[in-house]
Amino acid sequence: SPKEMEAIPGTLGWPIIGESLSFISEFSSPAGIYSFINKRQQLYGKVFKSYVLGRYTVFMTGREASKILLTGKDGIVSLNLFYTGQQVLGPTSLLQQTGEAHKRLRRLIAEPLSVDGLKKYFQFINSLAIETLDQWSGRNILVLEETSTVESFDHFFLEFGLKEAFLSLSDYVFLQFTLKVIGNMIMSLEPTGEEQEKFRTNFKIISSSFASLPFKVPGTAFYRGIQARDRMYAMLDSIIDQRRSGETIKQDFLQSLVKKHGKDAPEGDDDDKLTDKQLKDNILTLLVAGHDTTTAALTWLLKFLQENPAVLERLREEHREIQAQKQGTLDLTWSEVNNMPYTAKVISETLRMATILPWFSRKAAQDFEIEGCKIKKGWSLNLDVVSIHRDPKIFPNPEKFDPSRFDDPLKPFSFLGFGSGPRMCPGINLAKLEISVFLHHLVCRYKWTPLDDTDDSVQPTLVRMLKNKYPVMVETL
Ligand code: HEM
Repeated sequence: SPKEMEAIPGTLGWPIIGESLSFISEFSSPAGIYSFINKRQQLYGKVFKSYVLGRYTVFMTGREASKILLTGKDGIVSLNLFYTGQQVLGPTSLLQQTGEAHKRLRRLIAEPLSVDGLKKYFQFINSLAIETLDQWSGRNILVLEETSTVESFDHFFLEFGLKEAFLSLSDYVFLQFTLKVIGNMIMSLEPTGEEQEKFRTNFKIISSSFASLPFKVPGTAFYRGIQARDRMYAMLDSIIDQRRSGETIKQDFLQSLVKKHGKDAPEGDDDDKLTDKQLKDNILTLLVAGHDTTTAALTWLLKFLQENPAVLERLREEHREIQAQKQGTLDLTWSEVNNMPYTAKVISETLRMATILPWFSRKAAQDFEIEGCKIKKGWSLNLDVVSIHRDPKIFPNPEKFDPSRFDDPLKPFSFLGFGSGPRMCPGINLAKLEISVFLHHLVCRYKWTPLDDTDDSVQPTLVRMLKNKYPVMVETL
């Protein structure tokens, strides 16, 4: 209740809507949520209250707050998903579990996402990056939303009499690449064909319903999301049945889950086995958590590199040196991809500057105190990560894109690109691998020019992404 929050500095805004209007409008500005938060931090300090999007929320920032919220010491907080996210992902999703149940699910997904687990998929990722980029050789690339296939693009442009095919880099190239990787890792989905198309279409609908308005009536994004989720589950059911019956046997994540957690699986006690519903909820969770984030990271990376030619040149040098050691082959080796020190710093600096997940949402599971403010059980808490990533004491001249900031180790809780503590991103190795491989083939063989660098606004979604999706023209070097 607002009364309980009286002692917390800040304002709850207007009745019913609170501060939602300024939150939404500032969210879309180039600085994004930072602009909303920064103004209030100037007025009220590091911890302040607000009422946005139907929630009484305490915003907080700084390394001390991060430590308390992210280490979740003594189980003082749990994750706080939006209602629509909870419904779409299902009650047994990793994102909705706490304590032992959460730890158990983390253990389960750790193996395929570990460095060793990823070795199996490395060659697939490498070939897919080359193949995906090959398609664009000599063509211009422009962002166009909601177009799902090359054929429809070509058709569109033929109809309008344009000679060249324009294709979307972030929506099309990155979306294809990251979805094909995860689809193959989880269930050996072929990179082309009808199943891949269905998978991609359903995924896009689910993804855009994740933080939509909570009205489950025909025509709304939420309703369409639930329907697409059910279609995706039907697809998974059929694959699980084929694996159980022995009709198909593969070496993927789903196969190992079915083997360990099937009804007839020998090992473990029954309570420890996952039901099919738990399997499906968590496969969907991995897809949702891993896809838009990696796509956004690749898009921001292109923008920052273009705006910082010296960094791009140094990055190219690192990758050309790798190429120079090889005899004409484009294929990377596992040891080469694990030895790209400058690339690793460029990725970290991109995640710092872009802050793809600008705030981490938690719910107080008990009463506790933070920066002298008394927090009550059940309150919604948001950790503002953008201010942490722009703290001039840790990152001097924070608006400058400078990968050398990562030359030396940073203080704990000052860089949260992949989070920290028990909920730290389990997909970190996969994300870095995908980005490094894609980047290698991109910078060695292509250059790109932005087509609209006047608009830096970000879209008001959970994952921070440029509103115009960064249209570029791509040419071979
Ligand atoms: C550049 C790409 C990525 C970024 C920037 C990113 C960032 C993050 C961050 C910051 C968190 C912690 C959020 C919090 O504490 O509230 C997180 C959690 C998570 N990420 Fe990622 N992620 C990326 C890629 C991936 C990939 C590829 C996967 C899986 C295939 C993945 C799966 C997850 C999952 C399942 C969680 C929730 C963990 C839990 O609650 O225990 N992420 N990610």
